[in-house]
Amino acid sequence: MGSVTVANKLSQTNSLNNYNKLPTAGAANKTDSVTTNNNCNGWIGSPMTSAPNPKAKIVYGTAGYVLEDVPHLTDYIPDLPTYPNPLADNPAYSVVKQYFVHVDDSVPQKVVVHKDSERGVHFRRAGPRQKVYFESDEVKAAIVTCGGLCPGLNTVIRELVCSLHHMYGVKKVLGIEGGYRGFYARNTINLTPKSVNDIHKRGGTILGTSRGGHDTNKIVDSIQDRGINQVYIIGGDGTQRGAAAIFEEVRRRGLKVAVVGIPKTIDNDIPVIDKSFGFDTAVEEAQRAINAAHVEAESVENGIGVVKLMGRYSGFIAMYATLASRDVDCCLIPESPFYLEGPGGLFEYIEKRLKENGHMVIVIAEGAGQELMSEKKQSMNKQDASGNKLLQDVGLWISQEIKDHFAREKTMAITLKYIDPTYMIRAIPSNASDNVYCTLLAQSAIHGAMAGYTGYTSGLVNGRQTYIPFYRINENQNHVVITDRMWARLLSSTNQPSFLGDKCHNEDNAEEEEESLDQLVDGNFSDDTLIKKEISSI
Ligand SMILES: Nc1ncnc2c1ncn2[C@@H]1O[C@H](COP(=O)(O)OP(=O)(O)O)[C@@H](O)[C@H]1O
Ligand SMILES: O=P(O)(O)OC[C@H]1O[C@](O)(COP(=O)(O)O)[C@@H](O)[C@@H]1O
Ligand SMILES: [Mg+2]
Repeated sequence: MGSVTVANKLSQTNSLNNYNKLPTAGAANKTDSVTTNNNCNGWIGSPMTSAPNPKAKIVYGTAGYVLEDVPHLTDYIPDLPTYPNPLADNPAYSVVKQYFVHVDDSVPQKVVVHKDSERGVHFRRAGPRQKVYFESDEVKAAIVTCGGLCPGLNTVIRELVCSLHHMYGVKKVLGIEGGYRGFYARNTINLTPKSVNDIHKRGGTILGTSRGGHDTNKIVDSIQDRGINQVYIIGGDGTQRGAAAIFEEVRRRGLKVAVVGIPKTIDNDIPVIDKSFGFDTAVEEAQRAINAAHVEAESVENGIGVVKLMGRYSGFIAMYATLASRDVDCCLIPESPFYLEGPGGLFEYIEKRLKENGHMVIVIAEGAGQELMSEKKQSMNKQDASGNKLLQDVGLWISQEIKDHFAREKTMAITLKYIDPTYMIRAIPSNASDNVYCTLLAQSAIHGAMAGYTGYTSGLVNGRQTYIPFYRINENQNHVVITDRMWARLLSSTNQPSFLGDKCHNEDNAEEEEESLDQLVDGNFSDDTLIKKEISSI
């Protein structure tokens, strides 16, 4: 996804600066090649050293090669026995040439390079290993889904259950109901290939989900009491932070428990990975709402169709749905501030578009324009149980503002129809390509846990399945970068104003605004800018 590149580059730069220990190309490498044993020794940044990021497990290679590795059970439990991977005897897989992933295989974060570029950051390639650290009948796996719904959750659950069973002979798979709090507040359910057989055809999650309720100690107590030794945690940014806390506690207690995250977010706001599952489905389903808005708008004189799409802090669904549709005249996202009145403002553009074309369609992401609403209404400043800021309904607000403007100005009579398809989009089953993606994600997650890796999120980087350490997933959010080519493509396809004119500027807050505009333009967001999330209530 082209638009992710700049953000990734910046987040990479930031995180490398944090480690503060990177050698320059060819200079003072810690190791000449990636470590070749399964224990993945080579902790640089463990508490024994003075590295600034105690969570980083980094291996250096030649020519500026850096592997941001994931933890392994043997990092804190020495002398664990290994077993041959049962896949070696599986008739489907044993014939595949080079089925097992080489222990040194890794995937670069940056694929566009120059002649003299350093090789840069890599992540461990996902996939089955020759040796595993669990015997089949020893494994007791648990699966939990947390946060908001997303197309594909059931497909991931189904694939986890079926692949554990069919690939690794694991018979004990538990479902944790109702999100994190289900670990300590609910009974578990047994999941078998038979019981999950057709769940991928349904939206939602058969396990249920919730916000809030993350109590690390109670969760790890429950893992210990139930004898669970592989935990598959499916959820978004909040969930992955919760998974990291569980992993740290598991490691502190010295438990042989693999903690694995599978990234879920319809907003596509998880960094590092190419895109999240369910995103394609959401963009596709959004087309139906945009089509309806277009039909309504073009059927009347001066018709305006307004469609609100999800995207709390990141406007990816709105941007891709707009690019896919070609019927959209204006796309408003949280990353690109806009204003209503005056030259270069939204009202002026609407008038121009209606005069030219007789109708128009506006797509607005739910997180866009929140600062404009707060100016006019009393800001609610409320949070959900997970600490996410509750947003005001920007779709209703902007529809009313447009109606009021034309009633006031009497320049033309308009007819406006507002469509909010957000929960309809979130609740559908995943499409074919997302189903395949979910399958690969789940299988990769399992291969890593069986091979003894832990404390990682399974994710696609540059089209390859990888294991990404939790801290990399949790350190920032993925945003549309408005100086990226993708946003430029959108602007040129809609012809909408960039809204970067004078009206964005307010003398009273000049310095602050300049800084925040720089951040928007560079994609260099800090926790204090767009991510106004307080974790106080979990
Ligand atoms: N910083 C955190 N530490 C531990 N748990 C967290 C943290 N942030 C969120 N969670 C938990 O993760 C779960 C899902 O978070 P939420 O933000 O609602 O959804 P999502 O994971 O989709 O972003 C909730 O149960 C919440 O309590
Ligand atoms: O009504 P809910 O469940 O709070 O969900 C609304 C939010 O969920 C989302 O779909 C995604 O949220 P998460 O993936 O972070 O759970 C947002 O786009 C939206 O703001
Ligand atoms: Mg979230």
